[in-house]
Amino acid sequence: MSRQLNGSVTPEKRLGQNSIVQPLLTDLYQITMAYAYWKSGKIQDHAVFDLFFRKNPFQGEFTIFAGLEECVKFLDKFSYSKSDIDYIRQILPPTVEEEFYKYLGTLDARGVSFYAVKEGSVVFPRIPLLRVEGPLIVVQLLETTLLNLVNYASLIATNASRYRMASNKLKLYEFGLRRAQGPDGALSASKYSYIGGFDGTSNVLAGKLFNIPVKGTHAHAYVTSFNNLSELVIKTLEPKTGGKPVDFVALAIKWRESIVSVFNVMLSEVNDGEFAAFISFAISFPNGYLALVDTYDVKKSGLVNFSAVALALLDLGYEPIGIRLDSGDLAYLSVVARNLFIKISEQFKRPQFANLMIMASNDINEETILSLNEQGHEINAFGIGTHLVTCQKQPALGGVYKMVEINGHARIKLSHDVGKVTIPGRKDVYRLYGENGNALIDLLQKSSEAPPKVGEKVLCRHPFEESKRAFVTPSKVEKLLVLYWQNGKICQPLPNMQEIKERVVDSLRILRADIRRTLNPTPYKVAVSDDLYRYLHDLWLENAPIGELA
Ligand SMILES: Nc1ncnc2c1ncn2[C@@H]1O[C@H](COP(=O)(O)OP(=O)(O)OP(=O)(O)O)[C@@H](O)[C@H]1O
Ligand SMILES: O=P(O)(O)OC[C@H]1O[C@H](OP(=O)(O)OP(=O)(O)O)[C@H](O)[C@@H]1O
Ligand SMILES: O=C(O)c1cccnc1
Ligand SMILES: [Mg+2]
Repeated sequence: MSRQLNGSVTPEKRLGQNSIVQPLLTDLYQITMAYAYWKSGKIQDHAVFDLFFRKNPFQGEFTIFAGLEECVKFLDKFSYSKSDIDYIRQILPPTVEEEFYKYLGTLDARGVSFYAVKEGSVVFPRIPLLRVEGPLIVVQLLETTLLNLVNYASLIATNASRYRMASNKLKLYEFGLRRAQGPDGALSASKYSYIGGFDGTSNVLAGKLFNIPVKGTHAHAYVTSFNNLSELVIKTLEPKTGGKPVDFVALAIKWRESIVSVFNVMLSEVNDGEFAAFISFAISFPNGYLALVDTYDVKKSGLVNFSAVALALLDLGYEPIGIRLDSGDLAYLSVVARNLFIKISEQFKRPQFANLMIMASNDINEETILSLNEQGHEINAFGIGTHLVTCQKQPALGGVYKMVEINGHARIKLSHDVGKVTIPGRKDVYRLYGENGNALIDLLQKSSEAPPKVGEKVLCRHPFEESKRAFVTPSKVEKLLVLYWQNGKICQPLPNMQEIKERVVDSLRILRADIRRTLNPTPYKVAVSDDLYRYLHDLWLENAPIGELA
């Protein structure tokens, strides 16, 4: 516990790469298709794929794009080792020609051009988050891994950003390791919830790998492991500025006797095991004293014991940190605690006491935080596990990877569900801003079209509904897809964790409040240019067979 809640680590190191991200982390069908493409003479074919999603998660109207750095690092090390190829040989049928395995051994991502939206940006349905161009076989082989790297990362970053918005400036700590979807899910959850707006994690390995601040309190087990004060082996504590050790137990006992009346309880109601636990924890961490106060009874025991020990620490020059509440009515108990802290601060002239941290945990989700806000509370920090890391409200982001062009010819995927029809061709995306700096609309254009210009009117059309169209005169135009990888090189500096975190904040700021809100948010507009609209619909008609009624 060298890093208590008041500790900090500067997160400037580059994100670590997860070692299980490798070419075999894919679906078998990618490799099967690679063989069939190879066998069909498609080695020279050149394809363009878009990675996008169709619906924002959590009944919201925005998504935070994350996972980019891992994607670029994956491209950088994409190649099949000898043991990978030996394994593939075992799982494919014996009819697969040996030449194919030699070919697989030569593959890498040098021929791939990879465009992406900047990590941490707010994104919307249908806009390509990634545009991946290159040899058909290679870009096909990348599909599953890229989707895996983007979908959960973006889901968690979005979830975390929603918790961040709901809790304003309060501290948020991710406590989900024990409930996460396995070890990799847990590590990703810690990393991307930090990016999305959390202040730290309890996950020590995530802290080490990604340089995220690591934080923690203690569990009920620590409290229940003590029965009474006679179990205390060490009873003394040196004052903060040094000098003779003081009988800390006697000091805490004296304080407890003086404050029980403030709490309106009898000394016999206050639990001695809990008192012993708090004293011993304070002796171990005099600068990081934060106690879990709900093991027995928050009002009759936890707050009394905590306060007696905190006052004793103050006498010795230490600054206690606060309490954690892990059950009961968190709004009510936080207000009770704050009022008592204020009362003590006034009665005993200890101004610090009024500002002690009140941390809350226990199955917290976005709705709980919003409800607590409505009720009024005195919580300064939330510890959030299950709902955050499992994204219980929506456990997956439905990102897809679709071919939009092959050998210079646009491709369209039709569907009875209009929303699932893909927008064909190699495209660029422009975010058009209004006078007040808010984002107005994202416009998809064929890459061959001239970009929209500031101050020039541009026609924006709904991709599928003919009557929905609008002129927009942007005061700022932002090209969203940036080239990150080409000719085997990373060609754009990859931002560090802190910069990505800041981008999330800035990116959400440019969204109108009604798009960000939780209840019935307004959808953000994603449009196509007039040219792309016609192109899309011509191709649709060309590819949709005319039925015959009999
Ligand atoms: N003021 C509040 N408003 C809305 N939800 C709250 C409030 N206080 C607590 N909650 C939530 O209510 C739930 C209470 O959980 P539960 O019914 O398991 O009781 P508990 O307090 O954990 O009881 P126990 O003492 O048995 O552990 C948690 O999900 C918690 O986040
Ligand atoms: O509630 P979450 O959002 O998942 O946050 C993490 C929880 O994990 C810990 O206890 P645990 O759940 O292991 O035991 P408890 O519920 O009995 O306290 C902690 O006390 C929180 O309650
Ligand atoms: O440090 C804590 O308080 C903590 C860590 C993980 C889970 N629950 C609580
Ligand atoms: Mg729990």
